[in-house]
Amino acid sequence: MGHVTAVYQIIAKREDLEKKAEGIALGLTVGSWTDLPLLVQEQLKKHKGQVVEIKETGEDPSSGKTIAQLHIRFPGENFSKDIPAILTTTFGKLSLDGEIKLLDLQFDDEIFRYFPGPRFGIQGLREKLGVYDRPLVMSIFKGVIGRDMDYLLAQLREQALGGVDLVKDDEILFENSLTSFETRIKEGKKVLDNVYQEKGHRTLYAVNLTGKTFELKDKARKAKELGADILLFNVFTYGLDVLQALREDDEIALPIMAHPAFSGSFTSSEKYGLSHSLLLGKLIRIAGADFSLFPSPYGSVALERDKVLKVKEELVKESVLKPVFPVPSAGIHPGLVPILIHDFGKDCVINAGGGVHGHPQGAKGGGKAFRQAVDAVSRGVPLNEAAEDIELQEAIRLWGWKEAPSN
Ligand SMILES: CSCCC(=O)C(=O)COP(=O)(O)O
Ligand SMILES: [Mg+2]
Repeated sequence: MGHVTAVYQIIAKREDLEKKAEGIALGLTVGSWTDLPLLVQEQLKKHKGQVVEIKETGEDPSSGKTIAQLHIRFPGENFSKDIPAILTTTFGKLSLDGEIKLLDLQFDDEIFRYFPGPRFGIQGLREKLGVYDRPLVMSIFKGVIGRDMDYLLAQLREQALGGVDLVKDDEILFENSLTSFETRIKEGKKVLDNVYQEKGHRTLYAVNLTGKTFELKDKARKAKELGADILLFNVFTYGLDVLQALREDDEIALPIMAHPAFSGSFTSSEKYGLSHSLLLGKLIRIAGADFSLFPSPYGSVALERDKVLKVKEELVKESVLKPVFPVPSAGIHPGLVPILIHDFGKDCVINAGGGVHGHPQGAKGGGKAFRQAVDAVSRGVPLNEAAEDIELQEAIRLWGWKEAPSN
């Protein structure tokens, strides 16, 4: 049946650590133990949680209490093999119980068997695009709420002409009468096919899958039928299990791009909630997204670099599950491309909204500037020396640039 080991950070008095750990191991499994008759103890043994390790990691400056990691193993016999059951077992009621944060869930191979992971993964997406040797570039629709289809399609065309590989809806674009989901897919496809005919450049479009949970599958199947390329999904307002259901449906079978909207409510506290690497990395991969968006360390919604690198590690590390494309995002402009490639390597997606549309030559110029920045880094040329790249030079005059460290 396998097992899951949960790693918690707690803040408590040193002398209480062991009691706290035992309390979790018992309280979230068989309850009080020693009072039970020996026969019952024997019967329940395989359901009892085990304290595997207690590790002190520091002192909380505000309270003087000890910060510690508790590693507790939960037997697979106790839960069905789905994310809601695993999260409820390991961090259900416990998440409400004082200063405790779930840092990691370690699954053994037996548990992994129940989770599909990404359908396409990095390699599958590269095959769709025919791009193998560089980071992908993605652009985001901006300012399309309240605008009609002509406006949206013109914006799509400009972005594609700039040479971006992917264009995604903004996560705040929902079902609406001016630019409906189905029309965006059908008409968007025509625009992107035209650009392909004219320029030989393929751009894929990630359409925002929104609406009531129990209508999503039908809507996603319709999207597939209409020829959608990719589904954008606000996974944290729906739940990871909904993502998994979309991933597992063979009639949908589209790549899924997980947006991090709302995840900050679970991850931002140092003392409560879940770690970024668990939520935006490991769980997103297990549930089956092909792309994971998260704040980069350098843009407008910055997240500390060490946390971001741990997210990336969970998305791409060796596993039976396919790797997920890391998409460091928010406030990205072409001048950040060298440092992003330094941190994330070629297997990432460079994603920008304002950094594309705010270019002096519009979205087409913005897309070009990003592609030029990626190419300059591939050639080992500092951005300010790529003089022939006019759009890139305009972008770095406007936003500056950041040289990657030499290591
Ligand atoms: C916090 S990651 C989400 C990225 C996103 O959805 C977005 O709209 C970023 O736009 P920007 O103009 O900051 O590139
Ligand atoms: Mg957005």
